[in-house]
Amino acid sequence: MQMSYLFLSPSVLALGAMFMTLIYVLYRAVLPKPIPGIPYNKKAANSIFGDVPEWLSYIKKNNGQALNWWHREMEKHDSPIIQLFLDPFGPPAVVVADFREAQDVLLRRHKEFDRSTIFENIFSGTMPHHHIWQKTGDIVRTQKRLLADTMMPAFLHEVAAPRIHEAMMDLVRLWDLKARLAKGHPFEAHEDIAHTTLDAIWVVTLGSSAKTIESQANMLESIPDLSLPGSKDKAIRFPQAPHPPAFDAILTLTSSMEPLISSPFPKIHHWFLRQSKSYRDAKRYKDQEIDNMIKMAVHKFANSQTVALEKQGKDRSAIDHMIRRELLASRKEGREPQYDTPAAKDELFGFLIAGHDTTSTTVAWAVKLLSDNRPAQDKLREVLRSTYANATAEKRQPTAAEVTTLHDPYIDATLEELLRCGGTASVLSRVALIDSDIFGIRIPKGTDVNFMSYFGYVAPPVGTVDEDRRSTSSRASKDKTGVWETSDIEAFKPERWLRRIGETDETEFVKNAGPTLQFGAGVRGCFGRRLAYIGLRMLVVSIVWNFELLPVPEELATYMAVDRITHQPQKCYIRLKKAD
Ligand code: HEM
Repeated sequence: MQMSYLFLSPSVLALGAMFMTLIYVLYRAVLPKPIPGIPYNKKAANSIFGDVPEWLSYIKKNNGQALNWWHREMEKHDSPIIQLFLDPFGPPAVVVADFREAQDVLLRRHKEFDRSTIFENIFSGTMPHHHIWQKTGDIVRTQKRLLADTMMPAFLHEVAAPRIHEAMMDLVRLWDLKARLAKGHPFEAHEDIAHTTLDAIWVVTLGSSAKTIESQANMLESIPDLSLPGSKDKAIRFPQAPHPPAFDAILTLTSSMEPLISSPFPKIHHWFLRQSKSYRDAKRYKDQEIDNMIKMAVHKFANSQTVALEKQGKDRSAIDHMIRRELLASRKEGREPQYDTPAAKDELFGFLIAGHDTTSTTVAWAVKLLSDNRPAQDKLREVLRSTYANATAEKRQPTAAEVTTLHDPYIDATLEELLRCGGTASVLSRVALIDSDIFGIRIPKGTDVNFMSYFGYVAPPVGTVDEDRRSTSSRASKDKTGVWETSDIEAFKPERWLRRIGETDETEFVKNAGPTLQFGAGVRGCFGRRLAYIGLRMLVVSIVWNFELLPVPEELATYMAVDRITHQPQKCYIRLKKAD
């Protein structure tokens, strides 16, 4: 038979048709499945890769700025709810820019919405036993109890605050040296801030001092002068002292999670990262460090009487606290203590991870915002001098106890405004546990719903939501939080958090003056919020107390961000002058 007849035979044609139909059915099956009633990109819905190519190309062009593209899409559709196809072969991700709906879901609808897939994608590879990414249930509740008391005033004020204060004083010393050597030139500040917060959270968690900033300062102290570029606007780089290996290990493990937010296949992506030598070395160092610290804490408490174990007098860190409590519980229950379970180790490790990146990102935004808003910076310094009047009179640094206990409404307002404008956590995420609804639109079970929290919700606001489309609980809570004027929503204005007391000149800080969700909310809101406020307060007070943050050249002052685990500034440069 000739070949051409073979091709034309009816059975071959039928087989060919069946094959083509199968390919077409498969192709249709893997195309994105839009949720009815929610705007989306029509072109993306006709591609198996959905919105991924356009999103990745935007991220590349904008040096890592990822979430801005979500804002742009919302503006394009002029809708407070849209859907994006970012998970090839998976369900669409819903994005909502509406503070009231976000707060309602986070605070009041936790039976319908729980920890989302984004958290699992980012954290489960590095911290497989930590509660942060797991669905709410007995495991999460039990594990949260392991370190729960570290957020009580006794631990925060007596153990954490003095340790954090020591780390801040190291930063002040380092920046004194840098200001002297830089002679008015700008320099990169984010790394110093990140190392300071890691030094601080390290000693609070493990009890040992990493002293990274102190080593850096010791090294710079021995340098009499640096060769400086001609133009005062040119940034300078300082030589870098080596870090302790375990400290570098934490940075390596943290950075392995950073690309995952914009990876189309995050779990596979992280699996490959975990096979690298640098990851395996880092994990080994981290495990060794935690094991050693656990052994030391066990040794410290092993011979303590039960009455002594009931007091936290000997606690120097979160690890001490955890071991003491477990020893006490095991004695009371007549069982062997279980110190080094995978869950306990991951909870300690998670304390380091969750506590350092978030705080350092917020402070990186803070130094930029304060440099660019001189009147607010000067006012803050003036308020600090009067609030910590004894320190001013005695020409010394405010103590840890003074910073944590003496409050002024303007200091609280500034911290809140720094958090709001920085937008460290620019998106909060939940998954629908059952078929649910948002603005009266059906959200199928298993859909991730992401709430934009930038500037309090989204700036500029998009679309409008009719009141009758909101849930009953959302309508009932309408007036519990104020609203921001949209005309100046992007401005840095601590005063927006203050209210005059009656007819007097006095003001008070109003926590719910307007939308902000920087710590999330509800049962899965930030576990470390109280510690975070202490860390932020210490850093901002120490910096503004000691230095004037002067403006930096325009090209270094950009507010472009890079979205990693947190929403970080692409550039964080400062120019320092010692404050009078
Ligand atoms: C400025 C600093 C911080 C910011 C902006 C921040 C923000 C957040 C946000 C937005 C969430 C998710 C909340 C939600 O989904 O509703 C979160 C969760 C969490 N944060 Fe923080 N955080 C900060 C500091 C800390 C610190 C210092 C610690 C601990 C030492 C910490 C530990 C945690 C943990 C363990 C969770 C998971 C809670 C859970 O899954 O139930 N955070 N944080």
